[in-house]
Amino acid sequence: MDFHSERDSAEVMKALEQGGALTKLLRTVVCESLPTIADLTIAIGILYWKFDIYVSLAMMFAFSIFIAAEIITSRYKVEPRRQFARAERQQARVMHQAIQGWTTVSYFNMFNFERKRFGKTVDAKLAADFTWGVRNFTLQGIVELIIPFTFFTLSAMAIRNISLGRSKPGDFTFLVQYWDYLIYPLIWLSHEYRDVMQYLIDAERLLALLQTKPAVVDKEGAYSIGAVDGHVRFENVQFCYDERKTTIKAVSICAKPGETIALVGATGAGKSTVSKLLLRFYDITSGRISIDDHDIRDITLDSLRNVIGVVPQDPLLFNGTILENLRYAKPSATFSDIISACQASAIHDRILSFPDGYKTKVGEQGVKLSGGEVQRLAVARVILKDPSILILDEATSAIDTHTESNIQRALDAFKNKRKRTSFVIAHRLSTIVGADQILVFDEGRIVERGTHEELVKYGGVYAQLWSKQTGTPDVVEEEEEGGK
Ligand SMILES: Nc1ncnc2c1ncn2[C@@H]1O[C@H](COP(=O)(O)OP(=O)(O)OP(=O)(O)O)[C@@H](O)[C@H]1O
Repeated sequence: MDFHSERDSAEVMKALEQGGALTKLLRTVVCESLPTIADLTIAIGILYWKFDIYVSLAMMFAFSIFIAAEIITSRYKVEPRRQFARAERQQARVMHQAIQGWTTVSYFNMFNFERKRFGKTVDAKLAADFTWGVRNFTLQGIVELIIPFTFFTLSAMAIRNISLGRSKPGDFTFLVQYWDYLIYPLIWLSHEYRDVMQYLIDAERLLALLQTKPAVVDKEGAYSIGAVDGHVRFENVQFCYDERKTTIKAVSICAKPGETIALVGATGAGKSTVSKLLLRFYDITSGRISIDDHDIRDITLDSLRNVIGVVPQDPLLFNGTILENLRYAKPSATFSDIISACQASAIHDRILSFPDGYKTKVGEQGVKLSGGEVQRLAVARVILKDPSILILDEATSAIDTHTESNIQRALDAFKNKRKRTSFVIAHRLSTIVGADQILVFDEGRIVERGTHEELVKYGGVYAQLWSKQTGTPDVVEEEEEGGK
């Protein structure tokens, strides 16, 4: 999560695409350079056979100068090429942002702004390409001047050999006639060197990405947790996204199997962060989180995420059919399992009302469905997954109260079926009155905890929230230990 929240997905995609240059690099080195070096060795051998060691040494000398000149001049080409690759990624980022956020672009009528922004990236890319082209071909021209010089030098040496009677005039004709073939491997090799440089620069970003170490990994000796009862404990947990600000402060939670723990509080108080910590999207700074007394850092990420089911705040559907999206939760699910899950989440009848039923395409990120329909599909998905621990993060916030109470009943039945431990994050307090524990968060701390009745009696933050939401007069401020 650390990785993805820091990076732009379009840039990562472009870097992966540019990384295709690695295949070309491998092909150039293995399939082309090695035969070219063999060709060059043969050319030097032929010169030695036709003339003498000096002519072949002159060719080798020219070869060394040529490659050295290529290496020296290549450093002047690196920066424009790097700028070009960077401009390409920037262009992909701007394009992706405008396409993905096209509704925002429309709402704010920013077509011209986006057009200009995109135009700027095209200009930057063309400018970088032009600089690269000019520098590349100028330097290439300078380097290739070595070729005629080599030809004249070798010709002079060959003529001298003939005048001394060491070679025949026919050998000179041979040199002239076959010159292109003799010099060809050299030119080819320098082109290959240039290509290799270019491919390496293009793939630079991918190589850097490949070297990025994930912040959260299985530790050595991590074991699979298997089936769990659902005891979840947070012990004095501390966490910060940024070292300068602590997001979760000394949080302790104890959830027994089958219990429902509700997390409430102002927006930004740290409720969703608690669920991300349980899923180990991030590692905590201090304290301990355990499931059935297994520290979650000791078990494999795979087995941890297997036992937890989440309905996130903004569920994401893939661009496919409703059926495909539901099956994603459990590829082995039968059609009747899927229907039962959809009935429980009060979406089955709605799906049947669509002309294509379960084969309806949901569009990118579920754009063809309403917010409430997406949420109900997300609930159906988690029912299909059948996890031991459930996290519902504002799972029914976009659903009307009538449908919500239907889903709530289905979710209660689902929770009780297997004594599932549930964490429910909610702003609408009416959905969590029956919770076994309600934890009230404020700026990363739990400031109140208890059942609904206890907290209302206590008359603190929760009681105020409750009275605001239900329109009942403020409860009498009564300090009750039971509420704390
Ligand atoms: N990836 C992140 N990087 C940095 N800060 C983050 C990140 N995610 C959340 N935060 C910050 O952490 C704090 C807690 O966020 P969190 O999402 O847990 O709040 P929340 O209580 O769930 O809010 P809401 O009710 O609005 O969903 C916020 O101040 C938020 O800006």
